[in-house]
Amino acid sequence: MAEAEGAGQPDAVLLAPLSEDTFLHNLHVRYKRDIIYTYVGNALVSVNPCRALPLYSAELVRAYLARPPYQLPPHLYAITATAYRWVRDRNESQCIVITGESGAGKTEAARVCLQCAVLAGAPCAPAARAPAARAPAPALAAAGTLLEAFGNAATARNHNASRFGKLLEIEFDFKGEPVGGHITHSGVSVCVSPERLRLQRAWEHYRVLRGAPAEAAPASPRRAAPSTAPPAAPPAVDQDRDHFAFTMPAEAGKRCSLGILDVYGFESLARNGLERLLINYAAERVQAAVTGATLRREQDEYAREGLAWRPLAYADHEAAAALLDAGPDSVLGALRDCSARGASDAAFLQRLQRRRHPRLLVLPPDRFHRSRLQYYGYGTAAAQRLVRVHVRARSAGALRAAGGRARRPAAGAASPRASPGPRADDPVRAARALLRSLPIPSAEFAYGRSRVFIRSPRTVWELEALRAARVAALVVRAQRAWRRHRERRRARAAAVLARAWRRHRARRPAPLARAAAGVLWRAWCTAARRRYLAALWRRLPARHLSPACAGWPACAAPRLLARTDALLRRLHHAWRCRLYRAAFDQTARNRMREKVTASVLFKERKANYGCSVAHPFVGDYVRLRASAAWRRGLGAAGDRYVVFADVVGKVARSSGRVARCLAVLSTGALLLLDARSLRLKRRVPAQSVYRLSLSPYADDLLVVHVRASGAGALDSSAEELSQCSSRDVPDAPGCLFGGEAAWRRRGDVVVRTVHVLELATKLFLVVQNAVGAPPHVNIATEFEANFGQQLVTLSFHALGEGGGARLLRRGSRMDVLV
Ligand SMILES: Nc1ncnc2c1ncn2[C@@H]1O[C@H](COP(=O)(O)OP(=O)(O)OP(=O)(O)O)[C@@H](O)[C@H]1O
Repeated sequence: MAEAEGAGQPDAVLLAPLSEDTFLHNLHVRYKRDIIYTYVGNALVSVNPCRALPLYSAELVRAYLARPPYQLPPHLYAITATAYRWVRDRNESQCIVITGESGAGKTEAARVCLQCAVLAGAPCAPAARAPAARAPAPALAAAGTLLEAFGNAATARNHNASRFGKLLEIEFDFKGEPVGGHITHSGVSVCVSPERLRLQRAWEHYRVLRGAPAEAAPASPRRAAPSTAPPAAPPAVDQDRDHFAFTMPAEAGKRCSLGILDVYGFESLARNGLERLLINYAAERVQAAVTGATLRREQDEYAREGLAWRPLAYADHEAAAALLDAGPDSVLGALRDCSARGASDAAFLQRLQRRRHPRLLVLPPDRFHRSRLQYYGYGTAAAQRLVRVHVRARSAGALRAAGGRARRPAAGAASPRASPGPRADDPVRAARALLRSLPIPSAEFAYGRSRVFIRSPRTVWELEALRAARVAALVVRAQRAWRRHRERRRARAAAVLARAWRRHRARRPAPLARAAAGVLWRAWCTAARRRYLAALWRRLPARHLSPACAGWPACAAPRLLARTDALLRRLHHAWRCRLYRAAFDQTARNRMREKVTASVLFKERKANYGCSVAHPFVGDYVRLRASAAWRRGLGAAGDRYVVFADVVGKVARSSGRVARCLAVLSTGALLLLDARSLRLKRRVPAQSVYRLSLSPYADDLLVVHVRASGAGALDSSAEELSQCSSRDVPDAPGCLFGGEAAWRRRGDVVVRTVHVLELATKLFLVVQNAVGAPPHVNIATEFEANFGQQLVTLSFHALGEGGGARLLRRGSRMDVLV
């Protein structure tokens, strides 16, 4: 408790020596320094400063909430925070009982406690805060103010004296947040009303303190707050006085509540009427309950436990209260009886006088209202002594730990040593041994028969802190042990399972292994097939490519899928061929036929065949079909269907020189025309062609062998005769032999053209179509050709010089140098 030097003892229990003088001196020293609060064990003495002191703030509330009790200077906040912690953490209802004389500051203290409880229960997060209108504690405070406005009065001791006792209750949920509240008050008594009204209200006080009759109370007065009706179950004075202050809030429903009981204060004025009697009677009852709950019960317990304890004499409020309310002969019993019978005040006084109680002094009626009640003087003195007795009881080393929590088990838990030395059947010795091991002076403890008593509340809280730390350590140790145990059990179970499995496998290894391998193999095959098909689908050759394209993705698992792969490849190829064929028209088919024929005739026989494959057979290279001159002339005559037309070189048989002319192949004949005028120079009918000769080299020479006789030849000769004029010079292009005999026998045709294979193929097909039998295709390095009157041997020589072929005529030989 950090307080300034010389500020006295914050806890009167620690005063040495403890006497009435030292106790009052301590309060005085503190009061002079504006320290109005002093502990007496776990009770708090507050001295009214009668002026505003800076002792209250929200920050201070938070500080008291954050720190354990007895670590900060004595304060109402500490009392409230401790009570709140018990409600929140231990789920036990608590009540703060505030007693004292009128004007001592009870109502102010109750207000401070209420504010502290409100702040303690307020949720930290702003979003979680209850709307102001629904927050219960502010409503309680407001209701208290309202009650004060109607029920308070200015007296000689207090300008704002309460004329009613009230119990403020705040209910908390399991999180410690306030969820509701009640004010239960014991009636209002205002001294400005007529005499009868005063008596009636004073009677209400009496009824409340005796327990209101059932018919006069609402069904659930605790829920009807604020209520001016007497409660059906008010503080149970005549039921269980020992529990008056402490058990009453615990009856308030299922939720735990924090109650603040603010009752009337003792009053002794110049004129004391029935109302004052009843007010003071209520205060007596409260004091009796507090005394019973603390001094008497504790002293009884000390005696039971056999402590070295010097009994303390204290004023027994119970006797004074019993004089007032016990039985029909008590003061209030007689008053009730006289009131019920309508008896006069004199009759009432006579009845009291007849009782002859040593503590009861009955004065004549004329002095009754002017003098102080004897009873009252006794009660005041008793109240003043109460606190001092209380202090001595605590400081004599007999302060019991809260709820007996410092008994042996609690101390054992706080001890760092796991096992106490003494025998377990002697709990006191065991507790002694345990407590000696703690870092707390042994003077703090007194040992009873079954309990340990602790001198200072601070020690209790230190023990609690030690216990909490010890519990945490024990929990960790228990968790660790449990985990180790669990791991061990798991390991053991795993070992048992593994052993059983191995034994089982050893008994039946083959079928199981085979079955497992089969399952695995099937799963692997399925996965491999799936992978293969997915990859194949993505990597198939493009559709637009020719079926001749041999592209095909490699098979990833040839051992498993080679056959499937081959079958799919064939299937795919057939499918692509089908697509290719479906896209074919008649023209394309003819061209394909020509290409196929060329392949049959020249593949691997003629050196320049490879170059011709990629070259399409266009046929009409000079666009003869579109020529108007052609359509008017020869085209109209019968050679309408042009199969091939191109400018070629015609070889002069005498010298081997080459002359340009237009070679036209129709479906009926091979025509040689003048390239410019399209004048026919020679027409070779298809029927007269019987052989085609070419060299195996890459030259462009084609020899068309023409039959020397036959119907076709004669027809052709006659035709030629009609077309050839006598003006033709012997070596004019298109006429191999000049003169008159030229038309009779003109021999074979020798031409040079870059499209030699195309011309040969087409001529082959034309002859085949015209005659019904194909001409012979002769591919050789040496062959004979009919040069009109003479057979000439054409001999081909591959020199590899590059450029075109050179022709050299030497007698009956013509050498072609390639
Ligand atoms: N802690 C305090 N700080 C400042 N002033 C206080 C304090 N306590 C009490 N007072 C002053 O004392 C006056 C009387 O206090 P209060 O009404 O709380 O007394 P009481 O014990 O409730 O009296 P009664 O029993 O007659 O109602 C208050 O009006 C206030 O002016």
